[in-house]
Amino acid sequence: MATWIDGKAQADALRETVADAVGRLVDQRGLLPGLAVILVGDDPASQVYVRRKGQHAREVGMRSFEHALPTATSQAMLLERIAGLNRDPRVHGILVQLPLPAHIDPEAVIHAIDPAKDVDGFHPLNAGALAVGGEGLVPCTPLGCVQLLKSQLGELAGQHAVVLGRSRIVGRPLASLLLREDCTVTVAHSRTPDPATICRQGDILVAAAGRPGLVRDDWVKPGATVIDVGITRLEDGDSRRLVGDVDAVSVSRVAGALTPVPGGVGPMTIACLLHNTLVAACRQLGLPDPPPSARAIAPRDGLPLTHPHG
Ligand SMILES: Nc1nc2c(c(=O)[nH]1)N[C@@H](CN(C=O)c1ccc(C(=O)N[C@@H](CCC(=O)O)C(=O)O)cc1)CN2
Ligand SMILES: [Mg+2]
Repeated sequence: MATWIDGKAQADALRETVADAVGRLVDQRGLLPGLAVILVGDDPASQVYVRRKGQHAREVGMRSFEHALPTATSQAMLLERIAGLNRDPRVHGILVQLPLPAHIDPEAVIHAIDPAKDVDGFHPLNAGALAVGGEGLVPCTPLGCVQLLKSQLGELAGQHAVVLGRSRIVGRPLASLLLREDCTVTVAHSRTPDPATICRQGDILVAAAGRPGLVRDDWVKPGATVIDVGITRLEDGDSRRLVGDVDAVSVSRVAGALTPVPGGVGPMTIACLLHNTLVAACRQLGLPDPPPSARAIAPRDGLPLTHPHG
């Protein structure tokens, strides 16, 4: 049976590290990092994530600016709001929650954010910096995945990592990050013939395809470390549940370690956002970067037979 990798505990630890660093910035230099989050519309899941981002930002001692705009907000109005935040010296990090309503072009919005404040790491300058090994801001979910992998495996160099999915938010930046860790990286996607055979070659397998339950035991190399990025809400009458891209029941019999859904990558995404906001603030204020990761948490020994978060 696989070990569960506890993303919630890792995220709690990373937030503590960020809170310590924010405390030092405030006490020693009188500087307060600020995060602005923009939500357009009333998508219930986005409302939950945005609320949590603001709440966690305040908990680590940052200033949080929350901008809830109606669905009918025009693209021009949104770009104007972003321009104001780009100019605001109290704001060090800006993010626009995705997905956006259909009448707004997400490319235009991402381009409008000052790359120095782009704590999602989606701006082409940051994406390009990551691709060529430069120093930009790195997207939060891939950063969280690498942190979880390091907590489990320590050094990643030489591992064969298979990334299933090529999205701009997860698959592509994650492949670049894993290359930076000296992994051998294969990217498989919806047009890859026989993805199971490719996935089965990975010492590390990251499932980010957005297809619930796609990865079953026969897709996984025995002993592999499996990171499940998928979060799909399934509703069946009154019952609702979140499921990942990995069929956890079968895969946990084969994998060496596995992240749960919920309680795996999701909580790390928000903790990494706070880390990125701290990095962005330090860079804008001419200070050295904070340390890259939380206090290492030893992987759990023993094999909990039940899912750690329900
Ligand atoms: N601008 C952005 N938009 C979106 C991003 C992003 O990184 N930047 N990622 C996702 C949504 N997301 C953060 O915004 C996010 C998704 C899930 C979680 C999370 O903690 N999930 C929990 C379950 C929560 C629940 O009960 O629904 C878990 O997996 O344990 C955090 C952040 C798309 N949009
Ligand atoms: Mg794909």
